[in-house]
Amino acid sequence: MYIVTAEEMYEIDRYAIEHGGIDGRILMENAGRAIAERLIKQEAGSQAAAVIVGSGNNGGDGFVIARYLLQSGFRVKVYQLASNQKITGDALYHKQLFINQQGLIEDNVDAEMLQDDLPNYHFVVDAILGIGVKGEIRSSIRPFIDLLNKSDKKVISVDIPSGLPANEGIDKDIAVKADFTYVVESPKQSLFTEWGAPYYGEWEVVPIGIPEQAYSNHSSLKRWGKQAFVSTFPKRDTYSHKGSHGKGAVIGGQRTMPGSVTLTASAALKSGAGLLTIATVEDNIPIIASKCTEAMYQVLEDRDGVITKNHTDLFKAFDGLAIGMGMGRDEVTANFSQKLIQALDMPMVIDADGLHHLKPILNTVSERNHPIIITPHFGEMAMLTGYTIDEMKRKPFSIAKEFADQYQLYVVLKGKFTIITSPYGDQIVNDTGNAGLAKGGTGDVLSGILLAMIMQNQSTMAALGNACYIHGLSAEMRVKSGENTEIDLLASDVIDGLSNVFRTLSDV
Ligand SMILES: NC(=O)C1=CN([C@@H]2O[C@H](COP(=O)(O)OP(=O)(O)OC[C@H]3O[C@@H](n4cnc5c(N)ncnc54)[C@H](OP(=O)(O)O)[C@@H]3O)[C@@H](O)[C@H]2O)[C@@H](O)CC1
Ligand SMILES: Nc1ncnc2c1ncn2[C@@H]1O[C@H](COP(=O)(O)OP(=O)(O)O)[C@@H](O)[C@H]1O
Ligand SMILES: [K+]
Repeated sequence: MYIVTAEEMYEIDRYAIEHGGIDGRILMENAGRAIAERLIKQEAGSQAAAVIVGSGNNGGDGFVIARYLLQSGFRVKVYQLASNQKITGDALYHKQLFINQQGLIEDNVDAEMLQDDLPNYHFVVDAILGIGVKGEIRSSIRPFIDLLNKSDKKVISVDIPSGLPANEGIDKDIAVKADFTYVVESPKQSLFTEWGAPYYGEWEVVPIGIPEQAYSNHSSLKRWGKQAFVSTFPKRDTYSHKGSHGKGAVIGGQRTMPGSVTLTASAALKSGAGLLTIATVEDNIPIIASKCTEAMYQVLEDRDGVITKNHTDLFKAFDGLAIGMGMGRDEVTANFSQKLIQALDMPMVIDADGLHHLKPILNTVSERNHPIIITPHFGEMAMLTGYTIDEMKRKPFSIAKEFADQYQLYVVLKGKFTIITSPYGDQIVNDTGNAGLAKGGTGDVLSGILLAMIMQNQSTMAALGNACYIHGLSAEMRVKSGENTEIDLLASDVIDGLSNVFRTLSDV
């Protein structure tokens, strides 16, 4: 499923109209009818709806919805916030169809009048502003948004909660806090940002008949999901052997942090890696071996538990590396990881302390045959880029893209919405997961899953999308099944949950 900016959505609409020959009125009809059909089911038992429309095409969708609600027996009134002259084009066409069916419209409504009327309705359809919103919300509209947010009526937004920008990087002003949003055709970027998502409430995308090829030149951002996993994740070959599924090494774990590499290695094995070696300091090995019996070990030289100088040749024969978890930030350790990263051109996942080691040598890693995948959370990404966390959160898509392009890396920017970016500019969002994952060690688990996935036979972007997808899904399924709550979920539970994830996904 593609995720778009407002400009991309307009381009896609234009393509569908110009190349697909679909009239704009039909797109509006499709949008409104699809939403109304769902509303009629969702709100069965309600009798009365207020549809609040603005002067643009979002309001046009509102007129279509009102017509279908009327036809199926709802008592409906349209509250038109603009004057009659302001309703033009496709919206006027659909307004007329509603009038032709004896639909009731109140025009030039003021907020007090709407406030008095609201108790007469079971729910409210918000078709005030769509993706055409620009700048500060005008004073003529603000009281209506305020009113809806204060009212106890269920508010269902059309396409986007009115007032909310579609794109990242725009400061939001006032916006409707919807209970439910029917997103028209494609989710907009703001749905996958921490600042925008809460306004949407629950949501569903309604297709309006835009041909797939309209997207090919106009969006490089996709939401990853079950369908993407099932179509890209390779089946295990009956005649495979352990070497067929990747020989990986996890490098990290100073003496005070044996847990992180254990989690990474266990997660990699549980996600299908064929062979796994943990490279760590000697003191950690008995502790780790009691938890992860399937791994092999490579002793790293240490001084007082801190990883020191080691031969990079030790890691030449692996198919993939995960570096940095629990590794510590001592200078001598950093020198070792830097040499390792520079000497070995092989697929590698760099996480946690490894990101701090990487920063000074970023300029030296762009010309490689194999991918480097970095997995920062927002704090680590701020450290790498120099942006503040607030700036990062405001426009995570473009900052991730800029960084991936500049240093020719794959970036897995972790959070509630994890954004995966390739050095070529394509992006994936993963939104599986829950707040149970907000706990130490879950990032180490993700690194292990990522390592296993990049060693299987799939494209790098599919590998990264699949890893993030199953990591979050495991957390969701553990909570849904009652095995855990979001409070007691541990990183190790996420690893255990992978069995159920693979079982469920292989049944699809
Ligand atoms: N395109 C298509 O084919 C399809 C599009 N579809 C639908 O169209 C929607 C996009 O429609 P759109 O482009 O008409 O914009 P829309 O969001 O209704 O707003 C424009 C109005 O808002 C006003 N306004 C702007 N900023 C403001 C502010 N700060 N404060 C106050 N007012 C402000 C602005 O006023 P004006 O500047 O004209 O005075 C203008 O009147 C899209 O979200 C989807 O629902 C579907 O039907 C499927 C097919
Ligand atoms: N509220 C949340 N909802 C969904 N996923 C989350 C949430 N909080 C954290 N995560 C996920 O959990 C992981 C945390 O990683 P990280 O912060 O590196 O943890 P650690 O370094 O402690 O192992 C990431 O994959 C992130 O996407
Ligand atoms: K709206």
